[in-house]
Amino acid sequence: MSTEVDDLTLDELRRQVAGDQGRPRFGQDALIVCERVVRIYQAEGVEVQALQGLDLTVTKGELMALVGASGSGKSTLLQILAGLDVPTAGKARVGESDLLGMDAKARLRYRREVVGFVWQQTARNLLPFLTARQNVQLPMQLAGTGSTGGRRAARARAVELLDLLGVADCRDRRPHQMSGGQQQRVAIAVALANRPDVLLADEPTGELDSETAAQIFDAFRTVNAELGATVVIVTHDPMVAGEVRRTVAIRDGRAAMEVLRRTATEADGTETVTEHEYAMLDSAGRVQFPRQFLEALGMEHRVELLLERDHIQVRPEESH
Ligand SMILES: Nc1ncnc2c1ncn2[C@@H]1O[C@H](COP(=O)(O)OP(=O)(O)OP(=O)(O)O)[C@@H](O)[C@H]1O
Repeated sequence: MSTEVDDLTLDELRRQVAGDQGRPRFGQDALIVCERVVRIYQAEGVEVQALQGLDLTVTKGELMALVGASGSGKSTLLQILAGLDVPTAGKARVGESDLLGMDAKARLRYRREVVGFVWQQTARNLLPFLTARQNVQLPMQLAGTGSTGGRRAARARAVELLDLLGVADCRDRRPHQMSGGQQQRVAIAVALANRPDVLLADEPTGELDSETAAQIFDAFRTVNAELGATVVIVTHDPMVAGEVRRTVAIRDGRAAMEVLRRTATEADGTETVTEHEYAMLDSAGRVQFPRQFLEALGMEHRVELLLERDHIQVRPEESH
């Protein structure tokens, strides 16, 4: 052990290990911060680790998708962000709300005002006996903004949102008088009624054909661009990476890969879109390699790391 380390007090060492050296905290400027989130379910005496130390940050104004195989933990994460489920361990915050520390009252307020939610099942998003406009007004009335003087404002906002989402013509129709795609666009308006910080959607195109699904992604892009809404979409849809700027792949309860699309405008005005795939580096410095990479090079148990000037080399263990 070097003398430098010997000279440190236990407290100093602890602080150093925790990375608390005046550096910015993980996700300091982000709207959504998940740090080492664990969610364990107990089902008939068997433990299922749905989330296994997941790290994720989402910046205000982002439009991003979470993808992953069935059972990878996407819905669990979304339920936690929606305030409908609580992590077993870790840290999770949306804006000022600590998702592990909220009491029942704060949780209710969080669900009504901080997040909006769109479900896969079109029927689950809307009340069947109310018109599109009444459905959009309802969350405002429940939050108290629809009473007396506010009622006219709520009505105007409902019409405005339906217009923005291209379903103004459906305002006086009940859900059964609308197509699945129209219902989902009204559902997005309902979710946005109370101006939430975050809009969450779980497989919002799951029941729709690909053409209608493209319209729904278009609707998410519109509310992201026009209203500045931060949008997180969970989907199986393989087309999604082409529809949003950022796609995060969840694997085995952790964020594993990320695809970023960037649009650059050339001097002559033509736009080019580039796509880059990244492995996620978690708050503890861990990277998960794609299985096929490890198998191709026979990497198992141990790898050799070499620091180069501008990259890190990862090599298979030498057989000595
Ligand atoms: N309430 C629950 N009780 C027990 N186990 C659960 C519960 N909810 C989810 N799980 C388990 O947790 C793991 C992650 O489930 P989750 O629904 O988050 O995955 P997903 O990626 O959303 O899958 P899908 O795409 O099929 O919806 C799975 O193994 C699932 O069986």
